[in-house]
Amino acid sequence: MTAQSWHALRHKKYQFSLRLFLLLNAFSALFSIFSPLYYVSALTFPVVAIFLLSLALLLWHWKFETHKINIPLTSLLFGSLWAWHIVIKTRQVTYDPFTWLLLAFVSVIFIGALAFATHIKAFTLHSLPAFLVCIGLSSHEHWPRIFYSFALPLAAIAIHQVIQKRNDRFAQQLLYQLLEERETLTDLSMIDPLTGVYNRRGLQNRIENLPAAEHHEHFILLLDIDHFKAYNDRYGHMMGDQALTRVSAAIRDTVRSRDIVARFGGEEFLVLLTSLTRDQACQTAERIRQQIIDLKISRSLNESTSTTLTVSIGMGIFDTENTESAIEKADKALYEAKHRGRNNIFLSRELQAI
Ligand SMILES: Nc1nc2c(ncn2[C@@H]2O[C@H](COP(=O)(O)OP(=O)(O)OP(=O)(O)O)[C@@H](O)[C@H]2O)c(=O)[nH]1
Repeated sequence: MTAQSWHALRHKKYQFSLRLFLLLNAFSALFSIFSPLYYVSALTFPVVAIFLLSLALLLWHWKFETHKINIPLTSLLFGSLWAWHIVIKTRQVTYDPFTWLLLAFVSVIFIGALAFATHIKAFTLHSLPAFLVCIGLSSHEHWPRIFYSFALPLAAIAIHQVIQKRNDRFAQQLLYQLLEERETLTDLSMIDPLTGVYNRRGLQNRIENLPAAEHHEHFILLLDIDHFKAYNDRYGHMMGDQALTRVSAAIRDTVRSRDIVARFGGEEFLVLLTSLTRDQACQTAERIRQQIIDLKISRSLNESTSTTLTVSIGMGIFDTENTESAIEKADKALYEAKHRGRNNIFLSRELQAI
């Protein structure tokens, strides 16, 4: 989930309130026509308008889901129509008109409170016209009851909205935290924990996002530490790990930040030198080889082996379209470099041909 989808979700929630509001209005209008309050049947223009308008808006909203309907404006419109209906019908009510007024007002409030329990603006705009009409049509001694009927749900909705906003903020913070943690975990899952360079997964990810070389080419280096088994056997696995860390750091320090360094296997590294000339790539490979000798990681095994840790390097052209084949060619070159005595760089056939 992203921050955008969070906003989309919130928008969806408000649009759901609107649908509920329209549905309640349609039912209420229907109820008013066929089973009216106080048994005074009044087929007024506003009540018919409420029924037809709510149905029309429901259909429109269902068909054009992405189109927004202004909720405060719609609630004001329906609230005004209900107020108009109350004015017309009050003239026909002869017995205890105040009770009728109060019941009608509470019915209007009921619709608003159900649909807009967390949208105080919409609730107020929907209830206000009926409230004013009830005040205007009733005598002074009834005003406190009308005020009370309005103030109580208004206060409840205001408190509910504050609580809801706090919950929303909390949920949003939680979401952002989770997104951040997911990003960190994704990054970590692409890094080799011992050496801090990319693992195969990270390499794959970087290759997928690697732009094609524009003026120059990308080159691939496969590096393998020479006689590492013997080193491990002689100095132990812990020292072997340390050597791997130092070698990877030396490689990382020698190449540019836009180049990609990955641990490709146990003591094997893959370096992608991006967008440079063949000569520049060869010079970089040589610098890496020399840099590792300069680490002076002692490896005094016997007379016939060198005294410091070295690497053999196979080098080839990198093809973004055919990664597998490019790696295969560099691997063959690496095999040749090993075969020719180690601590050297061997170019793939196609690279030699350039
Ligand atoms: N310490 C340590 N050793 C590792 C790790 N991964 C692989 N190795 C060791 O690397 C050694 C690789 O040995 P080989 O594949 O026989 O190659 P080599 O001895 O380097 O010989 P050449 O590649 O032919 O020069 C093995 O002994 C592995 O145990 C690691 O994470 N830590």
